[in-house]
Amino acid sequence: MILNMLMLIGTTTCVLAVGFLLRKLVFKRLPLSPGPKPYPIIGNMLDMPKEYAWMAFSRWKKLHGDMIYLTVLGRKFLVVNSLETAAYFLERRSSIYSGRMRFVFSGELCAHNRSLAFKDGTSHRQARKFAHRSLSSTAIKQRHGLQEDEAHKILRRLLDDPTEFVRHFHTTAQSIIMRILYGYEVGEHDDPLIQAANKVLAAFEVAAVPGRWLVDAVPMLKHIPAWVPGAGFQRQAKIWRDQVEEMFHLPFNLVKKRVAEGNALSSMTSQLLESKKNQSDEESIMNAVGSLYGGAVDTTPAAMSSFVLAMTLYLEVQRKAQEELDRVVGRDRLPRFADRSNLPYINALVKEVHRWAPVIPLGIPHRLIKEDVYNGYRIPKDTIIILNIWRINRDIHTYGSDSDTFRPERFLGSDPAPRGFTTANTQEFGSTSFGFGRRVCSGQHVADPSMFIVFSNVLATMDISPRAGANGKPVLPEIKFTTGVISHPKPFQCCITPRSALAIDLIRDAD
Ligand code: HEM
Repeated sequence: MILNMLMLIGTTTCVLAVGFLLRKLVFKRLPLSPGPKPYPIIGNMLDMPKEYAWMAFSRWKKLHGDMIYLTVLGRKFLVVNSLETAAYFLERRSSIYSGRMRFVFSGELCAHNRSLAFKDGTSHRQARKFAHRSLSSTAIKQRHGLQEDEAHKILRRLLDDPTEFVRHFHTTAQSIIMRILYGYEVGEHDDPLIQAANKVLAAFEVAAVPGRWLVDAVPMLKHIPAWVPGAGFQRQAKIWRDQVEEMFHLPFNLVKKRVAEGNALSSMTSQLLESKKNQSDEESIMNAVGSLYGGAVDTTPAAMSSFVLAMTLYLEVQRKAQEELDRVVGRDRLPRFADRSNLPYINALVKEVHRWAPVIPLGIPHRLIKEDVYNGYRIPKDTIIILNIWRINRDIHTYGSDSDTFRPERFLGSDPAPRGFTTANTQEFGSTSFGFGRRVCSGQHVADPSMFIVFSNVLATMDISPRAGANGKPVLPEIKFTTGVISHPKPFQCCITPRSALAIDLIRDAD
């Protein structure tokens, strides 16, 4: 009996081992997907675009197709240029395509891995659960009042100082997110919490530059003590780590104190603290909430600036949007969220801003945590997946041959874009600008309503137009965006003026 059992176990182990080896062998023989030819050791380092990589990857699509494989110094990358493939990886196979890259310097040494955008596995799931509880499409409705309030404030700022519209969009995004996360009302100038947070974000831009920190390539170096000559990176990391700690702790401790005193305004932090099951949840709540500030403050303003750019260039779109607002809302009050379902053109305009000017054109890279095969190509474990959102949003098969044009009408009528292959997220927002799958943007239901309420209030009360040149003719701004993870329109000039005396009264009364 025992002998039979042993034989059975032995045979099963052998069969499994042979199966495993065969699979490995077959896997190794499968081709990698096409891409530029790599050099020995450095791989495609010289091919990697230094800027506007989304455009280069789009050009490469003609040569190599929807999946482009690259290596740089042993690191493996797969650029995805089609919605269908992206959705397959990030939605259907999200359990293995949702890892993140390891960032030793910014993540581990500077403490940015407190943020949910850096986390993997259980701690990522828990942080997302916290975020979902307060920022889901249903939960966020509780915060619509404060978003309307902030939209009114920006009207007053635009009225007083229209040329500074980009700065006003940043102030609005900061105010909305601080009120949602901490119930904290930001001061008009030099707010200490905003200053602390902005210091961290500015440092992050440097800390996270790929290839800048040797310790990212040689992780062992992270154990070198700061006093060792040549370990200047450790001293820099300590300064930045202290700032990150301050950014997470300061507002959190403020709310904790107010909750204990019974005078906290309702916020994500206060709600989570009040419902926490045990003490150990506190650190997780602080990390989950703190990471959302960084996700919010530069993204939504970029989308809002793109809106102003589009309105300056496409005056006919602006006219139609204002006509809808005048007809549905009237000119004697400001638009509210309650009007949203009756404003199809404004909703289409919001979608078109997401599509036309994706704020994160290459998304945030994902890491494949287990080898995979797709369409006959092998994809090795730890390949970094780069989603070319910009290209997918301009696909003529999905959006029609005029996909470079800003045209909200594509989202109206009986056959609204996106056509052909769609996902739940592309249907809700019109494009893939918030990413998808397990790592879809945690703040999408904060950003999208903020955009709706700001765009509709601005259009109801202001005209946006090109500035006049020396000869009196309108000077159209160029359609140019910054390169980098978050892409903003490059600085441009336009005129933002009140539509009428009544509009000025409405703005002054509302604020
Ligand atoms: C127009 C505005 C915004 C756009 C276009 C945008 C877009 C994105 C994209 C493309 C990703 C990457 C998704 C992926 O990895 O597949 C992302 C992730 C993320 N976003 Fe946003 N975002 C916006 C606003 C916000 C706001 C307002 C918040 C916070 C309230 C936020 C918080 C986050 C966080 C925490 C992540 C990381 C999610 C994770 O790793 O699980 N975002 N966003």
